[in-house]
Amino acid sequence: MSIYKIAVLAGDGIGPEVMAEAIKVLDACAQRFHFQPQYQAVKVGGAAIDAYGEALPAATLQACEQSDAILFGSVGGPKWTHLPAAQQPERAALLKLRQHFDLFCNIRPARWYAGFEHLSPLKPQTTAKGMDIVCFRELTSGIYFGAKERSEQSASDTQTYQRDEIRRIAIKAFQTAVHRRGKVTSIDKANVMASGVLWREVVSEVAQQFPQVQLEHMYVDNAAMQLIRDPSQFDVLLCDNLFGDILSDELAAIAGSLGLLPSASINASRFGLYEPAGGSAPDIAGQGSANPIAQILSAALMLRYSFANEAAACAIETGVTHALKQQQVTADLTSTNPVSTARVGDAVAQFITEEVAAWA
Ligand SMILES: NC(=O)C1=CN([C@@H]2O[C@H](COP(=O)(O)OP(=O)(O)OC[C@H]3O[C@@H](n4cnc5c(N)ncnc54)[C@H](O)[C@@H]3O)[C@@H](O)[C@H]2O)C=CC1
Ligand SMILES: CC(C)CC(=O)C(=O)O
Ligand SMILES: [Mg+2]
Repeated sequence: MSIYKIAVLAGDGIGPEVMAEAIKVLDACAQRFHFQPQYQAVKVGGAAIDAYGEALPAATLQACEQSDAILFGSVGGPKWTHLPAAQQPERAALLKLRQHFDLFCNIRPARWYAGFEHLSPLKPQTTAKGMDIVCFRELTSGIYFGAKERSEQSASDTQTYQRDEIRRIAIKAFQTAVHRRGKVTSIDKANVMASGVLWREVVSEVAQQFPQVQLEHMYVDNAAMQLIRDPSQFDVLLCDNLFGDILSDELAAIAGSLGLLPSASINASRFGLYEPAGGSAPDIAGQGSANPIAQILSAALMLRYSFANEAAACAIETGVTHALKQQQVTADLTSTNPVSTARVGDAVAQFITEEVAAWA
């Protein structure tokens, strides 16, 4: 039986609550698809600061290094914002992990689920056209990792991109577009940014290796507007680190809730960190009301990308669709009879245990 070594970093806020449901669902999958998950649960972010005085203790990093994949909650919250910027959970733990494991390729799929289109702020005639977008975001360079300076009167962040950094994320986006609707929309601000000009140049070079894929360049301000006007025009979005961060939250809002959007951050060896696209949601932490679907779908992406177990990944995705159809949903998705975080996990796990056999 295959052993899947998984470092479990639940993090802060709603992290531990939604992580418990992802593990429940993974355990159901393990039974059904005959693999053996070996979890190593360690602290990260604010929880690690509270316990050990630092956001990414050596033992946490070591647990990640000894694993095949990292399942990550979210980190950060008001309790730790007084710390110097470099010690805060987001930078000291999450950005450090992304850099340490060279997780340059961030993948965020966004779609509408049948029966939940009304949660989108877009008009029914727009949602009727459908949305199925995958956002590819460069994750280990750009302005989040460039030189930063701060004096009393000024502050600066630097955006630097190397050709190779743009090329490798562009290749991933094009390779995916080949198996989808064959369109890549590359986002930049080449009308004012030097890094945007280079981005456009390198993406155009990569496009020549994929003649079956249509490449469109779009300025980020226009893209932000076009996504709201008509998301059905997009197939694969290709973004730098900053623009991908912003547009993927916009995608979450268009989809109906940040609680629905998973993400995969992978490196060239298919090692990956899998986490919800959203944050630690301190405003609803501890209430048992957070939507665990983003975390559960992140576990599905882990099975697909790091363990090449497509059947198990599909089972989770189908289980999520089933839970939604059965109205087993949290308060972000319904105002009438919302269920708890745990009930959503139960519904997905139960589907995998009891019903997958019928179609697997
Ligand atoms: N990957 C990570 O670890 C990330 C961490 N953060 C951190 O999280 C903290 C809070 O950040 P915010 O800007 O408030 O963003 P957030 O994404 O945590 O929350 C934004 C809004 O979405 C809601 N929301 C998010 N996830 C939800 C879920 N699963 N179910 C139901 N509602 C959900 C929240 O309740 C809130 O109203 C900050 O410290 C931020 O830096 C933010 C983004 C990513
Ligand atoms: C802390 C941030 C850099 C993380 C974030 O907002 C994201 O990855 O979407
Ligand atoms: Mg973000």
